Amino acid sequence: MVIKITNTEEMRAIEAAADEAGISYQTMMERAGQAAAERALQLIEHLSDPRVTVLIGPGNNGGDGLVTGLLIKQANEAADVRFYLLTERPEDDPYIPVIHEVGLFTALASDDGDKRVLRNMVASSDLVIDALFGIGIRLPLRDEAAKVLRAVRRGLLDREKEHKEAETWSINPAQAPSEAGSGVKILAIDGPSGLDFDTGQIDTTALTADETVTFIAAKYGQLLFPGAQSVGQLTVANLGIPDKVKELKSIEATLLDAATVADLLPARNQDSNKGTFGKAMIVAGSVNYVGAANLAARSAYRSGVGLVSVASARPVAGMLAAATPEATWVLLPHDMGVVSDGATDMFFEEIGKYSALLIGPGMGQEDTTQRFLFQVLDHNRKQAVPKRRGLGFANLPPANDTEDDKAEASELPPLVIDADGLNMLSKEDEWWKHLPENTILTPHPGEMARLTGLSIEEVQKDRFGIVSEKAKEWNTIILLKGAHTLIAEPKGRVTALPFKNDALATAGTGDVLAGLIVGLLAQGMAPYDAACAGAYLHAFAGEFAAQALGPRSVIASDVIDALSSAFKALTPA
Ligand SMILES: NC(=O)C1=CN([C@@H]2O[C@H](COP(=O)(O)OP(=O)(O)OC[C@H]3O[C@@H](n4cnc5c(N)ncnc54)[C@H](O)[C@@H]3O)[C@@H](O)[C@H]2O)[C@@H](O)CC1
Ligand SMILES: Nc1ncnc2c1ncn2[C@@H]1O[C@H](COP(=O)(O)OP(=O)(O)O)[C@@H](O)[C@H]1O
Ligand SMILES: [K+]
Repeated sequence: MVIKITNTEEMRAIEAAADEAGISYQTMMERAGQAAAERALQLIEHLSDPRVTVLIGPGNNGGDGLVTGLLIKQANEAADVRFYLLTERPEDDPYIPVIHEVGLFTALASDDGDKRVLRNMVASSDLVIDALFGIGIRLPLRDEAAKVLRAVRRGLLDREKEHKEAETWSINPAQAPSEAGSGVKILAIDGPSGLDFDTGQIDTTALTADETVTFIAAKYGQLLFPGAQSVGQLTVANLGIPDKVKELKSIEATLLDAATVADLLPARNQDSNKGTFGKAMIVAGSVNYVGAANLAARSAYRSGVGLVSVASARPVAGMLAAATPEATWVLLPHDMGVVSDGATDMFFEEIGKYSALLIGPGMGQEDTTQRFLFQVLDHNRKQAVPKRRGLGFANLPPANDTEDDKAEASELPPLVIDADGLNMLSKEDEWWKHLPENTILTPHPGEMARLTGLSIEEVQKDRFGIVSEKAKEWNTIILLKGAHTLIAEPKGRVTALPFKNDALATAGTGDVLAGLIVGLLAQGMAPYDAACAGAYLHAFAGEFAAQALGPRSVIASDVIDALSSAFKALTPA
């Protein structure tokens, strides 16, 4: 099952189509409640008599919450489930009578003027379920809703204070504190109430969820900051909507999952040798940035590629050879320790042996290196004229369509450009016209800002829109880094990663990513697939590293070391 990403308008259309296809709104609501209850039950399974408060809004999100609460009670008789209603539910609500019948406690906001009841309910809860608003919200929140959310926050603070006071009776100064926070978990249904599901903007009163359960598809707003910060761990329940529903099928944005990545990875044959798994060349490093080549090369090797060569200025090889004993070296002519434009001939003598190429990490941005980069791209372009005609290369000599010309394909293997490679590109007008087809660019938001001429804020505010638009305009694959990394290609596909993990926000993790992608490319993966799988495995490794070491202490080398755990988890023996 592929997870799609939609805006709220698309989601409304999908719901209507599903209803028409025979899955009624009420069925969807009941399945939504079931999915949320499953997560909720896991969050309280360690408690013998868990107390659960469900915040109920006036619309379908509130309806989901009622079903969730009822199902929790049904599955766990010991649970004390109580409901707090923002407003009276509609007359025909089918669940309120059941709640009364079962005898569960309900309170209504309009009866609770100072919100004391709510505050006490929350302060005595182990789990708070936020089912006030989902995709039906239009910000800003109205007064009563904001009041309710503020009272919930106060209740959470009361609980935290109580928790801390209980601890201060005795302190062992040589021991770490037992548990941070109050111990209350927050589960959001479809998202924290107050989130704009299209833009990721979020009301200041919104709660910060530990987990969110969303339905049918992920929504853009759950993956965009600042809102994404309050979404917590996201689960998508598809509610049994068949993939063939046209309104769902036609959505091109997807959220990548582990099973999809596992399917993409190239199979490995036991009767293989190092030639079977391709050869990656990494043009990287300069005297000032030595480590980048090392990180990229070691990471590429962890992807399962047969051979990795580093092409770099001679002094860099001297410094690194011992640290990367598995790599072979191509010693390029250099100018004071940076690859120079005199290196092009030697580069082309070598490149024919390789099945993928990465250019950029740590190369610096000297003029001579920039000339080298464009000579490589343009030399390639000249060789590939017949294939590229009609794609906007107006200044190239006209091609004649002889068989010989057609046979002359691009001289470069599949290509990734990263880091300083991107910075050097951005200094040239219409740089994208120099790229071979299907080149993968891997900018972080700062590099994307340089490439587009936009500010970083503008890039971050509309990550999906900009990455998709530029992939089309530049006719290339773009991987826009950061929390919820995005990958887009010219034909319109865009893929988001499910990971947000500050463990990766440390120098050199980008080099690790670029190395991983070129390693997968060298093994014959299609460029878009290699970019998606590489980004997933990289972030997944970041999760393993963070679990082992704590996010604060993770460094780029740890991510390389954790890659094997990520690969193993996806492709168990
Ligand atoms: N249609 C369906 O059957 C399905 C819908 N689902 C749930 O339904 C939700 C959407 O339901 P609705 O369309 O009823 O919308 P919501 O329940 O998200 O919100 C609509 C209600 O919020 C009020 N509201 C909107 N903006 C407000 C503001 N700024 N301040 C205070 N109140 C405000 C509206 O007056 C309305 O009463 C989804 O998020 C999801 O949780 C799921 O059950 C899946 C299937
Ligand atoms: N908060 C975050 N959540 C998820 N991934 C992140 C986060 N911060 C950084 N990353 C990832 O870490 C890598 C950092 O790359 P980059 O900024 O190029 O670093 P460097 O140039 O130092 O190697 C990218 O893959 C990026 O997506
Ligand atoms: K909600």
